[in-house]
Amino acid sequence: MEKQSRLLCSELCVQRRLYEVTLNCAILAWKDIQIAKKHTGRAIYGAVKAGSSCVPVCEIIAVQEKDDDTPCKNTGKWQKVPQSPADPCQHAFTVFYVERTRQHCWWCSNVTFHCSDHSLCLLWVQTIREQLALLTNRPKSLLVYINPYGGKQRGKQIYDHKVAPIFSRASISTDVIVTERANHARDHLKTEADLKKYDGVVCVGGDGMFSEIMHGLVSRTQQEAGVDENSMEETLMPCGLRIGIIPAGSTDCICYATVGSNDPVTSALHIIVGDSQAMDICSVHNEDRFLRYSVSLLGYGFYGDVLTDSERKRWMGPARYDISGVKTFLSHRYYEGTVSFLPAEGNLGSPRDKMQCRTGCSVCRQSSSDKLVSKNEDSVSDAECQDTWTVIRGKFLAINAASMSCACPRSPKGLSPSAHLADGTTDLILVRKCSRLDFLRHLLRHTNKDDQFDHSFVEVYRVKQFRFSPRYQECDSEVDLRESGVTGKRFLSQICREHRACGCMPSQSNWNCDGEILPHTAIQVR
Ligand SMILES: Nc1ncnc2c1ncn2[C@@H]1O[C@H](COP(=O)(O)OP(=O)(O)OP(=O)(O)O)[C@@H](O)[C@H]1O
Ligand SMILES: CCCCCCCCCCCCC/C=C/[C@@H](O)[C@H](CO)NC(=O)CCCCC
Ligand SMILES: [Ca+2]
Repeated sequence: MEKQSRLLCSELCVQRRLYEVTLNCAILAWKDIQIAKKHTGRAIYGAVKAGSSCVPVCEIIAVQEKDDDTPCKNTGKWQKVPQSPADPCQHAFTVFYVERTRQHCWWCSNVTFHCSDHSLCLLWVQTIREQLALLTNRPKSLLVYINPYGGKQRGKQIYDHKVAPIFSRASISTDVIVTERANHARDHLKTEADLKKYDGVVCVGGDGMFSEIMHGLVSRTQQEAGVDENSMEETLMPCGLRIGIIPAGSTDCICYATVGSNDPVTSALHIIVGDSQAMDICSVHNEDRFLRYSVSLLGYGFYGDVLTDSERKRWMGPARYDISGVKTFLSHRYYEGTVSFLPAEGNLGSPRDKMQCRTGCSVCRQSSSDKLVSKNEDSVSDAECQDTWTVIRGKFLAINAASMSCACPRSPKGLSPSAHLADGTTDLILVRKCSRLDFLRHLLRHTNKDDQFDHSFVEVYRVKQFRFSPRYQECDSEVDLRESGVTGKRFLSQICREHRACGCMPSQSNWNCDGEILPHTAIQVR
């Protein structure tokens, strides 16, 4: 506090006790004068001294001059501010700020300072506002998309009751679009939205809704930069706009794994203070065609089957995943195929190193600076040419690629607890065919502290690219089994007919790509 020069220092009242209130460009602090006097001469140890509080300026949400009739902080009742000229409570301003509550959860708290002099009150309000205006990473204008049907169908209610009031308190202007159909937000962002007007886009919904918005923004950015999304060789342009997530879905793993909770108020406060976190995006192709991007889970086998089954039970809301999870577990299907991957090289940690990625994580920082160096040296493609692919054939219960931990309320540490948010890699988890009991043990370890990779039938690799082809594509048939021109039932019956002789049963799952089913099983991912 002493190191920064003071902007203001006054004696003000908080709940009728006199406080010394000081402001510098980093911190607003208030200390109870009587308690401070009592402790004079005695050293007080600990982070917060008795009767003292402080808040970093970057965590102040807003400051407001208090009107006459406003609800009192402690009682919640409406009260008149006393009018007597001698009353030190005559003029007041309220500071709204971030308060940390339970783990990773934030709350908007407030404190009201009373002063007898109106001009002093105005000076405080004005000075704090000036300091807030210097925080340039805060958004002023946001484009909000609400999925009214995500999760328990409470997206609109959550936004209206918990988020809109704090955005308005923070003087953020918003254009709100309640979606009317699937892909409404994606298409609007891709072709129509005037993005220059906004500092960010807000997604009210679950992972599927985030995925829509991310696809809209990424595709729009590539279109404008002339990058062909179908090409696996071209480098994608990063988006200029940030996406804020207000969780209102069934899994909300993208929010949980980045913010640390699935609490709408916490998310709203992070958006207001301008926090940001870069995120890896996988692009998924089939031959020369771009299919989708993925930021959380790309899962074949177990998670693909859970999703396929649960889509028919959407009306159940989030419970559909539990019902389909148990059903899929009991069916115990395995799938044959070949997984090939390029291992991540360099100092990128390992999926089993027990590291947890956090904002400012050293592995992600190192990875992005490595990328800058290789880009400047124009050596990326040369380096990649020298890479050798690892090829694994087998029978799998699940093939999961987790580009982030995929932590969510169902699995608080996630599918790959040490996966990094922005290291340019994904953790490829192969669960080979095993007994039901072993698979159950593996699944249950996602919900407790035990290591889910510590099984003989589970392998995990940190990779920068991978490919998968289901078994039917590997036999020496002359028939072209690529999916061009042959679709759906016809395609499957064609495989069955033509592959009877080689005995390869075309038993296939679907890819679960951030909660959406992919239309192809043979995929290439980078
Ligand atoms: N107005 C709408 N009507 C129907 N579907 C919509 C609408 N708006 C968005 N969608 C689609 O709803 C799907 C599910 O939405 P969302 O991700 O918000 O919830 P969820 O699936 O319950 O949660 P999670 O993805 O976290 O499991 C998304 O794929 C999205 O494309
Ligand atoms: C029989 C006992 C089972 C116990 C299993 C507990 C394991 C839970 C792990 C949860 C991993 C979630 C990964 C995130 C995937 C999201 O991109 C996706 C879209 O929201 N959600 C699902 O596919 C929904 C996936 C839901 C799976 C149940
Ligand atoms: Ca990653």
